[in-house]
Amino acid sequence: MELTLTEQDAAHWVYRGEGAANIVVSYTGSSPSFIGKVMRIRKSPRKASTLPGVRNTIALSSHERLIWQEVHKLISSSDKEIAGQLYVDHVMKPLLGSKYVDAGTHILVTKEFLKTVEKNVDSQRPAWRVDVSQVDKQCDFALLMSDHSIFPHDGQGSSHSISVEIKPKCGFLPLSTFISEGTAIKKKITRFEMHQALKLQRGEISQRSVYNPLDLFSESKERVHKAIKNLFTTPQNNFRVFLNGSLTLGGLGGGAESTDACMAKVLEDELHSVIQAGDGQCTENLFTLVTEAVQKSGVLNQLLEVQKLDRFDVEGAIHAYYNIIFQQCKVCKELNKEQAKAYTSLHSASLEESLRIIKDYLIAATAKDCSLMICFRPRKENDSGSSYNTVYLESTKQAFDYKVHFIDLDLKRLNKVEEYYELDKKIVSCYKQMNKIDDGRNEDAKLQGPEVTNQQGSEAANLQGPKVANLQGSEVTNLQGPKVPNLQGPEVAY
Ligand SMILES: O=P(O)(O)O[C@@H]1[C@@H](OP(=O)(O)O)[C@H](OP(=O)(O)O)[C@H](O)[C@H](OP(=O)(O)O)[C@H]1OP(=O)(O)O
Ligand SMILES: Nc1ncnc2c1ncn2[C@@H]1O[C@H](COP(=O)(O)OP(=O)(O)OP(=O)(O)O)[C@@H](O)[C@H]1O
Ligand SMILES: [Zn+2]
Repeated sequence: MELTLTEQDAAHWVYRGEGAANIVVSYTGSSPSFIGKVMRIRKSPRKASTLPGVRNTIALSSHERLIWQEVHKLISSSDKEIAGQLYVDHVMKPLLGSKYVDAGTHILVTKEFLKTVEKNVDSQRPAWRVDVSQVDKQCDFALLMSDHSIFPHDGQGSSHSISVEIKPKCGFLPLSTFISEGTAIKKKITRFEMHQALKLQRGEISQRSVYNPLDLFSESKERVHKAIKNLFTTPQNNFRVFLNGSLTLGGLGGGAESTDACMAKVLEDELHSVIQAGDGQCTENLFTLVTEAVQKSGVLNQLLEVQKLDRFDVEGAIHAYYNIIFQQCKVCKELNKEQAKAYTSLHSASLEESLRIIKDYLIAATAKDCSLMICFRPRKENDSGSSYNTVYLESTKQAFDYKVHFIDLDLKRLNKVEEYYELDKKIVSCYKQMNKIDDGRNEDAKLQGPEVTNQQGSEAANLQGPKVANLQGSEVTNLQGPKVPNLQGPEVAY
């Protein structure tokens, strides 16, 4: 971190996008150190405690140190941001594959640099993001990363590139036996679909997404293609297309309205510079390219494995959370003795077991919130020496280099577990209310208590059957395992 960026450097960094916690700017200058790079700058809330998404900048708490104790480098860091980068490098990278993960490096920046960048980018930021968050001028460094929406200038391939950014969200239906009767619908309807109802009610979106994460993760060519088409139709904050690093479809810095004919035409016209298809066919060909790359790389299977580290669901994990923070369980406190029995097994788990449950739960939370960037460039004719993987577009007889990277693999904080639990309940109740789903049980029964689990059986059986605490059948009998899947081969070092 020797080099420090100062006020004079700010003009070369232009707005690329943002999420809840960071603003990302890309480099337009001529310094070889920064060509092809983006910088991720931390944000802070304008009003204290009004912005849950904005980074909690406090270094790891003592409980978090316990959770991550095996990742020595992570817990030795006194700064949350550095810990975050070490988390990507030492936890997420081994799980997702080193070629797909770029942890980036920190670079020093002055307050004046940050102030000037903020002044320059504010007009391009979504107004609702500006209202709640600003560049965190107290932070004296930013994260420098490769720009995954373009290819490096390596003299190979075309200089034109298309990249697609996908935020896939959770790709499986939970099976945990700790899911209560009142929330059993989680086993049937994706969290993504149910969350749409709450977002609609809160005015965060104007229309429900037609995207279904289960299609994207299905491994079926037809369903993956359908998922991508649906992402294109209702991109929200789950889909963006960039041409040579410039946004062509989707929302800059947040969600987007559904794609109308005019937006579709703009994309189609722009794609002509890269995909040699007839009129009206470029966008369809892009869907095919993305489908092929998703299937060939297998990258989503890898992501799904990591998401599935959430074996207990938040309804099980919450009890392990209270074990770790050594507090009386606020969930069990609200239950009668009989109901609370269902969670005895979790509360009698050892500290080590509880730590493992929560560690896996937090890793899975990262994997459910990250994004994927898939970048394509046409191969030059006779270029057989490319170091990139290739997909072939039969209809245009074009070969494309492609590369895939995960972005936004941020460490999720332990103190969010209670929020996750509350949000989960809100999502389910809003969905049921909006869809007028009444599972016909009395209010007491709806409140708590795990549902009879019939993982093979129909959901109807789950919804109607008597409530039986199936302690034998619960995951608790197998608290030690399964281990974090060692997708790369040797034992994951964390
Ligand atoms: O809870 P979710 O599923 O809504 O995910 C949040 C995301 O909302 P989404 O539904 O994808 O629009 C949310 O994204 P947006 O701000 O809505 O673009 C953040 O990614 C948030 O993460 P963090 O608070 O920055 O660590 C995400 O929070 P985490 O749950 O991942 O902590
Ligand atoms: N390495 C990269 N290369 C190209 N574009 C990037 C890169 N990193 C981030 N971006 C762009 O910047 C946007 C915001 O980045 P990011 O998702 O990391 O922000 P965040 O605040 O952490 O998001 P979240 O709301 O999920 O917490 C992304 O949606 C993407 O378009
Ligand atoms: Zn409990």
